[in-house]
Amino acid sequence: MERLLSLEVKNLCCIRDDRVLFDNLSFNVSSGQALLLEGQNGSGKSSLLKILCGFREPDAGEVLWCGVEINNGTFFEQMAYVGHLDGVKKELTVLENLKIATALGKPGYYSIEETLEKVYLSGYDDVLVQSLSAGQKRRLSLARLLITDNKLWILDEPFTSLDKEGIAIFEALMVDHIAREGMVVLTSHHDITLHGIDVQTIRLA
Ligand SMILES: Nc1ncnc2c1ncn2[C@@H]1O[C@H](COP(=O)(O)OP(=O)(O)OP(=O)(O)O)[C@@H](O)[C@H]1O
Repeated sequence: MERLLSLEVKNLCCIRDDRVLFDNLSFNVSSGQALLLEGQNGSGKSSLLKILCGFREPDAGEVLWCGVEINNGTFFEQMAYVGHLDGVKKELTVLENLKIATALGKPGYYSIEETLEKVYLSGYDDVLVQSLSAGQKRRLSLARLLITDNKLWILDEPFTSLDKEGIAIFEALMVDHIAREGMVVLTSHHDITLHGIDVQTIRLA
């Protein structure tokens, strides 16, 4: 059995434009678990995710990965973030985008070919990303999670633009990832169904 990984948040505070979004926020997530952040528009979910990724400094408190502060290479190797923007290069093809993602990380669960099948983009290899629909771009953006090995997925509204089938596919892929001792932290305004998974929910006021 692999070592239990943990993301530990202690007494976190985030202030934007003199407004306290959250304060004294503490929680733990371990391998095999998911954390769902809920809250109204503007409640600070994206800001919290950016702090968890190490993209933004908290105003107080700390974020630890396996007991160590996240400002180090080990954390960044093991974490993958998909934000509001798709993070794919629109001037490149689907295949070129996935090749870049592969080159930047360690090999993941699936090959590029298998990944394209999983997200129903087989046959789109040579298509320029700028020609894809919004939902297809989102599928490609999330596909990058499958071709590299990152234990912690941090996902900001991953289901935006996805149709019902796309949502079901990614819910199933998250369940697989978590069952392999992975960990997912996400925000979603959609209801999510992660069968058999221990999902913690935190609601930001
Ligand atoms: N770059 C920024 N500079 C200044 N304030 C910001 C910035 N980004 C967000 N904020 C402010 O921080 C607050 C929280 O924004 P955030 O994006 O974290 O909310 P959210 O809960 O993710 O919202 P949504 O559900 O609409 O995505 C908002 O009041 C917003 O105006």
